[in-house]
Amino acid sequence: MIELKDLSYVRFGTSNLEDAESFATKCLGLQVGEQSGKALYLRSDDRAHTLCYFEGDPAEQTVGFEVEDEGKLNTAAATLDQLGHPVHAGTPSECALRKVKAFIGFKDPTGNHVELVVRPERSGRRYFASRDAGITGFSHVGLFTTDPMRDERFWTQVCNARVSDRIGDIALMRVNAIHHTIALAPGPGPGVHHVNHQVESNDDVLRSYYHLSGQRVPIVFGPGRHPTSGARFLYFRGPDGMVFEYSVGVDEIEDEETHRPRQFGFEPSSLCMWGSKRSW
Ligand SMILES: CC(C)c1ccc(C(=O)O)c(O)c1O
Ligand SMILES: [Fe+2]
Repeated sequence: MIELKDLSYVRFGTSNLEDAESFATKCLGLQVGEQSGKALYLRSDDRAHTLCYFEGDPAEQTVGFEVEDEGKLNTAAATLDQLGHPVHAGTPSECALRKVKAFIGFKDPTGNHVELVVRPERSGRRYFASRDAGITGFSHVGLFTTDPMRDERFWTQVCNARVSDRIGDIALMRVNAIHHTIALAPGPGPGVHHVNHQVESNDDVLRSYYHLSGQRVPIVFGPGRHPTSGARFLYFRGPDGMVFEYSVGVDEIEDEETHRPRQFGFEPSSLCMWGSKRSW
């Protein structure tokens, strides 16, 4: 079983690096960690980066997860290869671009680009937000799935994810005590469904609602509260149509041994217990 330790980064191609930087700093509140000619590394916590925008096709979307060490990485590569998932071993220059010691890349059953990484760099410089969004860290991603049951099996049987709750066929899966690190959402093809950053308080969620509205950033869901994780949230659309989420107050799963996933109906009240309706 491939043991995912933590979510490490997302990498997005973008048609306009300047617009991406403006959104990431003036709207989202990330810190520019490094900017090379064609890539922008953005920070949200003590890691060297958690979001990389690079000049390229916006359809190029990759999610990186940290694994323990190179031995576990090699075992994961063999497992994936045996299961028929072609594996790419990152070259030294590709590792440098990701600020990791080593990585492998593969596609999940839907075709999502996934990377398993070893020793992602931390920074000795404190994360210093470009705007006071209250970000405390990069917390989870939503991935599209074309076959929820098949992909749940992949993430929970090949990897170590566990389902915490479901909303219809949306699976909210954890790799540690936090309610979820991966959300699987049905869709027509591969891609990142949304990118979540945790913020410090309810006030941060509502302050951002007004700040982003003033910046004419499209708000697509919320302010609201998820009955599943209990988190208060706000979703908004960034460059190339990518949806971002702030949330605060995500529950932890207290008893790993006895927890059983709850099934919520696929209806608005299962996504927001306050009455907000999704517009994406
Ligand atoms: C709308 C999506 C898939 C969703 C649903 C529930 C939660 C939660 O319980 O926190 C999310 O974070 C989501 O992104
Ligand atoms: Fe989310």
